[in-house]
Amino acid sequence: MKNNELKETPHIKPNGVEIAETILLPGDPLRAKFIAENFLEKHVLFNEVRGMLGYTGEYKGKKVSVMGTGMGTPSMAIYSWELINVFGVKNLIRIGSCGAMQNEIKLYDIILAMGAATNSNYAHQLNLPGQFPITASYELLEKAKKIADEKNYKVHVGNVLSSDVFYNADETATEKWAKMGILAEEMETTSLYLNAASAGVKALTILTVSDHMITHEQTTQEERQTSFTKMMEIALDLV
Ligand SMILES: O=P(O)(O)O[C@H]1O[C@H](CO)[C@@H](O)[C@H]1O
Ligand SMILES: O=c1cc[nH]c(=O)[nH]1
Repeated sequence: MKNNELKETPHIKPNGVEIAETILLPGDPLRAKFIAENFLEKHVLFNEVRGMLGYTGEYKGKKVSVMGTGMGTPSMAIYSWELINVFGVKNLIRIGSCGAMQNEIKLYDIILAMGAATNSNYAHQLNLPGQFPITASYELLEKAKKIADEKNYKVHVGNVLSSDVFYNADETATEKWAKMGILAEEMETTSLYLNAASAGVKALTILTVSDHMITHEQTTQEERQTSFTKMMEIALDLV
């Protein structure tokens, strides 16, 4: 029986199309469409509820899915929870954009998120008797670094800020996180890594720098949708 036969959730309705054990998760559903159309053979649409496009296809003969997650901790929390706990997904690889916080990190650079600092309260519902480190699967992280090295793609490996706030009223926040060595800011890794840890599955966030929080340089919306192909290649080679 296929892993999702007769299954659906309020947010994912695959109509019998299989969801692979490994899934790539961009925030933007149009980035998911771009990946399916440009990298996956035999791709089939498995979700369009709320326009959150999801596809399953093959990459170098291996089955893989790709689906948008929307923006922010709660949206990623919903999609990753359902993918893991209802559809049996085992490897979740976020491919997102981010704002760099260090001068030596440039537009289009790639970051592998070893761990995430957060201002989110998402872990609260787990009722743990202390703090929990929000970290990547070491296995996926190590493999991604190796793939990047083999391709001669320079990557930064370190901690990111997974923030619930894009437009922050506290103008001192970036400087404080940067001082702690945070490489960049994004908005989904907290719930992704915590949901994966809770279920004993693997997750990794790979990011491309879309803008710079110190120099204020920016890429365009179109570039964010279609030109971050190096991180897509690294993620696909993890399959
Ligand atoms: O490009 P995506 O994957 O959406 O990631 C980043 O971009 C969005 C903000 O513009 C947030 O979701 C942030 O995490
Ligand atoms: O969360 C994000 C994503 C891109 N750029 C930012 O500054 N923040």
